[in-house]
Amino acid sequence: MTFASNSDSMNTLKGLNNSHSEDASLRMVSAAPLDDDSVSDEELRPNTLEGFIGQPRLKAQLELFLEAARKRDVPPDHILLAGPPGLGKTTLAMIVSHELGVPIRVTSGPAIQHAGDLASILSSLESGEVLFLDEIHRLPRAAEELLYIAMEDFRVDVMVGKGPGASSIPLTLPRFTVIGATTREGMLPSPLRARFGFTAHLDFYPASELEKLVERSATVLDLHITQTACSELAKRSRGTPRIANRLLRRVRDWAIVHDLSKVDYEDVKSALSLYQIDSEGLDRLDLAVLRTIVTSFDGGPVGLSNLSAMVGEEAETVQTVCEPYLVREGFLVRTPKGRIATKKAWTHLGLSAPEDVMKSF
Ligand SMILES: Nc1ncnc2c1ncn2[C@@H]1O[C@H](COP(=O)(O)OP(=O)(O)OP(=O)(O)O)[C@@H](O)[C@H]1O
Repeated sequence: MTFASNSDSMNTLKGLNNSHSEDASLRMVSAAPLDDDSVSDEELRPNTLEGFIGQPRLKAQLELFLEAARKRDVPPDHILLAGPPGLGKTTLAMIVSHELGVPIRVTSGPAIQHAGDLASILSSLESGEVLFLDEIHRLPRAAEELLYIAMEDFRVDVMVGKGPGASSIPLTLPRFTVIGATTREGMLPSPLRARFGFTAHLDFYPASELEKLVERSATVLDLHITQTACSELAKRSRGTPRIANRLLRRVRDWAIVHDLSKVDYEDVKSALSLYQIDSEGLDRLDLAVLRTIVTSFDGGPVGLSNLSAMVGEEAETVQTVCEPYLVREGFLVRTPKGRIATKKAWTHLGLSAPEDVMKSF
């Protein structure tokens, strides 16, 4: 009986954190993990649902779902966690395993190169164990098909021998729970989606929730900070816990270097302006994009390639790293003719918008 095994397929969380396709380069406001995030992500991760900040409806649903499984004394149905990076999918997977008191095995779609890699992981799972599959939309097709059967029938078909004499032997698996995480739910084939009994969509956090998160993280880091400082940090964190925690760590550096016993609002402003992160959470690149549209193209419309050439960045970076936040926050609109800076963008840059922008955007 042979499984093609791949020693990389069981990633540590640190390894997983580097597998994102987004080129975050050195952006402090990137939602994807940067190099020094892995340790801190672990350090700041709550391990109970109670410690998980925000997302109240999702928490209530998950609480009920886990409690029912506990009462029935069976592993819960498979869980799908969907949403942008840095909003807490890995954290929730860890919480589920902790709340159920079962071990968790961690891997990711890109780490599984062959169906055999997955078969070997599945066949070594213990009863009730959680298998966390990050970036599940990036599983190879053959592994995906193997996963359908394993999730539904708790079985893998193991290939024995090679060539024309090869045959498959069904291997029964103990009951386990798959937790799949994806930033691209739309890329999951519907048969795979249908095998999850519980799907949670994580959304960006309002500033009021991020403020509580910053408060909690500051306590874990043993950093004294005022309420207004927490609120200012939350406001600049683009709705994303990972960014809030990262900015907080940079503010902690500031406090250490300046020998501060308590961080206040002015300290947050000074520390973050050093990193060129402004009051709306926009960084140097976001501002360069807006400024270029406004000053070089009279507010737009401007096509992506012209815009990125003027800004001096790859078109993909502008499109995937800057634009989603600028559009979400109403600084930019995308029209068939190109990108247009809105009234909010002009005002944010300290300029008054022309008549037509005032009327339409
Ligand atoms: N609701 C929350 N409450 C407290 N901390 C949170 C919450 N959501 C996320 N965090 C913290 O933010 C950091 C990033 O979270 P996490 O690694 O779970 O994100 P993710 O959605 O899995 O990201 P990715 O898609 O990049 O893997 C962690 O330190 C985590 O503890």
